[in-house]
Amino acid sequence: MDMEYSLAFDGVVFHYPDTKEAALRELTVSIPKGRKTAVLGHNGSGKSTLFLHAVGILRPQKGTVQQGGRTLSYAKKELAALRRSVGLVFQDPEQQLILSTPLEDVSFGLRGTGMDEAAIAERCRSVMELLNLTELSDKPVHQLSLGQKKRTALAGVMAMEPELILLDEPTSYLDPLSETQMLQGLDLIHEKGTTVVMATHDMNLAYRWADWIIVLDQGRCRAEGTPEEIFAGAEELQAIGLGLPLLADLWYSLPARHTAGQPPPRTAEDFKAVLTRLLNS
Ligand SMILES: Nc1ncnc2c1ncn2[C@@H]1O[C@H](COP(=O)(O)OP(=O)(O)OP(=O)(O)O)[C@@H](O)[C@H]1O
Repeated sequence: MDMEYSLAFDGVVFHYPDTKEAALRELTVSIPKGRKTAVLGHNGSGKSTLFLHAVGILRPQKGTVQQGGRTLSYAKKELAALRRSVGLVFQDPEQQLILSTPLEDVSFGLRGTGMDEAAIAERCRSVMELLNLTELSDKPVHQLSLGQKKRTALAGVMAMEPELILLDEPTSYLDPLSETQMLQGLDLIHEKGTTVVMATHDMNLAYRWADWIIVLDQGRCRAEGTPEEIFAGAEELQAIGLGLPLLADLWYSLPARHTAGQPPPRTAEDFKAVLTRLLNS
């Protein structure tokens, strides 16, 4: 089946000044449209550098980046249009939050779009409710916890309703409840048609959340495919310092007569259901 791509990197090389190795080394990889993609890779594998190229903050020294089938142009007007259709949520919310309260910050981007104040207020209200930020609307940003700041930064990007949203380690520093709320929020915008991409080290999260996985290693794409394809074997992932998700690891430790030919369950609930069936058979 032919897939439609939201972003396509072709032979992208990027070398930060005064560093020994290039951060992206002829990276060729595509982000499928309409999916939930996890970009997996250990520290320094190039995930953030990839995202910074996707919004034109960094520019390839060699190769091209395409968005919606068109090679990026770095002219001011076109970059502004790119950033309306591609939203990036930084790993560190301090890089993103500029105004003094969550409500001001979330409404800031919308003010530049010509939307009227009533529509802005309604959009902010619904996004902040979705991410459980309503009660924090007017609290000074510097008094928020890191997890609250991360949710505020996401709310600001979500409010702009981009076609593609890129999240760099969105769940780090979130407690389980906030993580669940954030993932539910992402699922909701995904259901409305947004392509969602998250960079993470968390194999368990990637396994249960994503329907497409990209594995980066030393600035190159090492593997891309469905979670079942990527996690079908441990060797390749172990070779680059990434293990298997817990559920896949447990699954492969069961006697092969029970698991043969079946991919590991994606959630603890599904795993429990399979175990219950096995124990009762
Ligand atoms: N501003 C910078 N200046 C110099 N080198 C940089 C800069 N930012 C990143 N690098 C280097 O580029 C490489 C890729 O870094 P990048 O931040 O893209 O990786 P990452 O996969 O996002 O890592 P992490 O999981 O730690 O966030 C690393 O070797 C890193 O040290």
